[in-house]
Amino acid sequence: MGGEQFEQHDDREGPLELLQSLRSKATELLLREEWEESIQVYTKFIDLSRSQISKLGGSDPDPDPDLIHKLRKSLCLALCNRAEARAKLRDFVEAMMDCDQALEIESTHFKTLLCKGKVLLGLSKYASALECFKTALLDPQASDNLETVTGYMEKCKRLELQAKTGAFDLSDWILSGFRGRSPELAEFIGSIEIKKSETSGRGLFATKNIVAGTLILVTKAVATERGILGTGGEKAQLIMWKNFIEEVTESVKKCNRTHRLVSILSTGHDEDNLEIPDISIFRPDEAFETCGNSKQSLDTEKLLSILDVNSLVEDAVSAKVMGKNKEYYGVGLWTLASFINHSCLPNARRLHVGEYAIVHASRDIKAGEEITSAYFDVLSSPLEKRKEMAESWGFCCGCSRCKFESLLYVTNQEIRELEMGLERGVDAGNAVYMVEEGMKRWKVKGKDKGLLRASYWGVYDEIYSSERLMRRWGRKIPTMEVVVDSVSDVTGSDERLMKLLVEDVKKKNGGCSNITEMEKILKLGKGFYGKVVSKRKAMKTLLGLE
Ligand SMILES: C[S@@+](CC[C@H](N)C(=O)[O-])C[C@H]1O[C@@H](n2cnc3c(N)ncnc32)[C@H](O)[C@@H]1O
Repeated sequence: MGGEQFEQHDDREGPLELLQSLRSKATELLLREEWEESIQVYTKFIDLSRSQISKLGGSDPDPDPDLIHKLRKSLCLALCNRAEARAKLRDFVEAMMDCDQALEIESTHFKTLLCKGKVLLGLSKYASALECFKTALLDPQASDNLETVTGYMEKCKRLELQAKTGAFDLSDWILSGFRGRSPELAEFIGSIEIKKSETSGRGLFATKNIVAGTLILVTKAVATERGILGTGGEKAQLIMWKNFIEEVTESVKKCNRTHRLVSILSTGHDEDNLEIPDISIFRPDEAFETCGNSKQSLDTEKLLSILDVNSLVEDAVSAKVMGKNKEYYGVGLWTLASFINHSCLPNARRLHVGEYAIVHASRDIKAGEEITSAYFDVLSSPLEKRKEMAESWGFCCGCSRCKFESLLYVTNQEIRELEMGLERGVDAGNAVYMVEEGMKRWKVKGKDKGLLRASYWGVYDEIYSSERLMRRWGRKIPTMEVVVDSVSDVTGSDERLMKLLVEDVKKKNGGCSNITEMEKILKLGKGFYGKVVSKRKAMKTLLGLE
């Protein structure tokens, strides 16, 4: 962080002394990790250095080339240090500009190249970051920092490959018991596009057939706010929400690209007339041009509506947060994932790892089909309950399951009686029996059976989990395997479905099940966790089978 001392020139003592003291102060603040303050002092230093250099180069009749050289050198270092501080505050755009200006002064400045590489990594521009580290390696100083530079280069290569192929694996992290920091991931966009959705506004669509478990996208959060709620409850949640809004506001201000991506998100109004962006604007490398630094903020009212409609709460059943305990609560905003509409028959699921949302197919998806996820619990939730939850999200769900069940309710008195019975606390066995017998009379067939079974999953679960109830009702109702199959067929995999199968296997064979049962569980596991858990041992650990 140090630099050469300026020699005292009698006639320029004032500004040079001031430069000296500004530099010492800025360095001290940087070492103390007081980023904001050090940026302020470096800015003063940089402005003063520039004016001194131009004065010496312009109006001075007898310029001292040595002094100009020293001033330029220390300006380069100050720009580099300010970039470091800005990068720490995740102000990557401004940090990048500082690095470029420093490199204009000294194109092979080792420390700046290293900093620029890290900034490019922060902007998910892995190939450009790699080039930067390669150039840094040519500098003589690199020999003292070989391990660091080659470490970064390896990271760039790994992330670039991930970004291209989506091939990455959480298995080792899972097997280590989620030890250490969450794995570094690359942003990835699979075979998808943004199109007009028949459900509402825009949606994400598959451009190829996608097999269950396949990665659809990996996207970094604009901001997240997380913590353990403890006894603070609602108040703690409110504080987190307030911090989250501030973080999003900051991120939007810091980067034009973020500003652009956040501002095209839905506010929940007039969705059918919203712009349909090309998915390429979400690719970090292609969006390079839009990455400016002009400070823009979003109208607060619009931003609040956007956050209301698009923020994802991490304790939701639909988002499995890896490596965190149950008390944990989080909220975040992921721009591309915000284009996924809700369905009560979802075909995709989300995992959250660190700052990243990982979306994968939870069922097979055909080319042209819309990719949907569940915003709220769609298992165990009959139509009325789902309506309430959709309402709290500000919409009336238009998915095919809701349409099917609405029609059934209108034409069918029996189903309403069943619901009233459930509210009165009718015995689970009776309720399941009524649903199963009812479906025969209501001519509910094939896949549609899974829809109603999913809606009343709570009572099915109660019976299949109870030996007593199974002894009484077991022969009158379909087997647990049949029901789990039909439910997972429509709602995709779910922890509660897997738990029943796992418990059953453990009960029957003391842990060693037959091959078909084990394969069925692992298939559900793949739908739930995705192929990012590629090692069987890791999947078994997650399923509680190891
Ligand atoms: C996260 S956004 C999804 C993308 C949005 N359609 C767009 O054009 O940006 C959530 C909003 O989409 C709409 N939406 C999502 N799923 C829906 C569904 N199943 N039925 C009706 N509207 C839905 C609602 O307006 C909801 O507030």
